Amino acid sequence: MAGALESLESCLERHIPPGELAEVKRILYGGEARKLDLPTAALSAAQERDFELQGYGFEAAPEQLRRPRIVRVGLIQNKLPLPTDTAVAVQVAALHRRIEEMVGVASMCGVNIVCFQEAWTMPFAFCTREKLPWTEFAESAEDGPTTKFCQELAKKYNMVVVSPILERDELHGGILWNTAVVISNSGALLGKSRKNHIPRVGDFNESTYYMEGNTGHPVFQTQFGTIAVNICYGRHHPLNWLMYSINGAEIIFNPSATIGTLSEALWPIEARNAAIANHCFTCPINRVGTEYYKNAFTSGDGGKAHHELGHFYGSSYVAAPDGSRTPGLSRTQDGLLVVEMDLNLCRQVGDKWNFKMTGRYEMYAEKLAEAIQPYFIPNIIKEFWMRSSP
Ligand SMILES: NC(=O)NCCC(=O)O
Repeated sequence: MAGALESLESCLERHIPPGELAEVKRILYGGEARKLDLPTAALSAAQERDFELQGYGFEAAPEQLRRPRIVRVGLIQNKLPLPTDTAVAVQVAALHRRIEEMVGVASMCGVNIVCFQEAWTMPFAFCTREKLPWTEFAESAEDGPTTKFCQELAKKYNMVVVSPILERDELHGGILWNTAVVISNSGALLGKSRKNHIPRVGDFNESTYYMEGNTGHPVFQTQFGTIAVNICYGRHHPLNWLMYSINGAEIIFNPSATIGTLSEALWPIEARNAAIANHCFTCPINRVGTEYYKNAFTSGDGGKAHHELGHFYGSSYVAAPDGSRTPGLSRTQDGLLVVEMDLNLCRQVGDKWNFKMTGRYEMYAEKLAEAIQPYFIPNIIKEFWMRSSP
């Protein structure tokens, strides 16, 4: 069964001899992440509320002129609490309740910035290609009930909240977007960031519902650091990560909804590589569980109609600019990952590897501008005898 393995890490811990485990972790994960000492009350609250709670920390070297810039982020992954054919308002209310109890625990753990999974207020129903009732989950990013709910959480817990929702933009023809709303720890709405790249793969039929985002690559200056949101499929696009980083993001969240058969082998690589390439922290978050739809849908591949998109494998983690990473959360359970980081590490690693300095962006800017023109001919060097061949 796709969801049966609890996590890669628990499997390694069980089967690798203790003498070799530290070396395996060094090679696979860049070392053994420091475990955070989380409050006992938070650990018991998480157990009572039936979700996994893990905490890790990344250090930076002490500097003479800058104080450490310590921030705690919280990544939340969760299943749907109710069947997908429950009334829309009842599903949304149940998801609000679930997130509220998880954010309460995040607050006990001193989290400063929390991020939820992609389209967290609804089933990931775009696979069905049906419009109703799924479009009814869309809300205003500015003053919809979910934004108001998150503003209350932000104020109550002095926490920045990143809330990825299905947005209905009433001001511009009532159109839909896949949007992350960013709320300051004061409760004020800081802004929104729309999903730039829309999947055209498998049953991820999102292009039936919304277009590629038009907000570019905004970065939000918060009290705790500069943050950006690269939504799900944007993870596969290195230039997307790059632009958030060029705009100054120190932490890039990647709220996602993706399934085992499609992307699980890519998951540990892409966001971690982005953290390395861009000298920043990246935080990929995936939902968990299998969501069932009453009406069967087809995949356009000659296969039988089915009721499920696939198993969302969770495994949310944080990657640091030096390439190290935390273990992932469970592949099957709701969870909160609390990660403490010193943002000074971004510049320290930048000064060591110099990717921003050696990136030759001017060369690529020029060449990419040429490559997108219809007259562009790829620069392939051929031996003489090949030149006349078609
Ligand atoms: N939600 C979403 O964009 N999923 C696409 C699949 C993937 O990127 O792994």
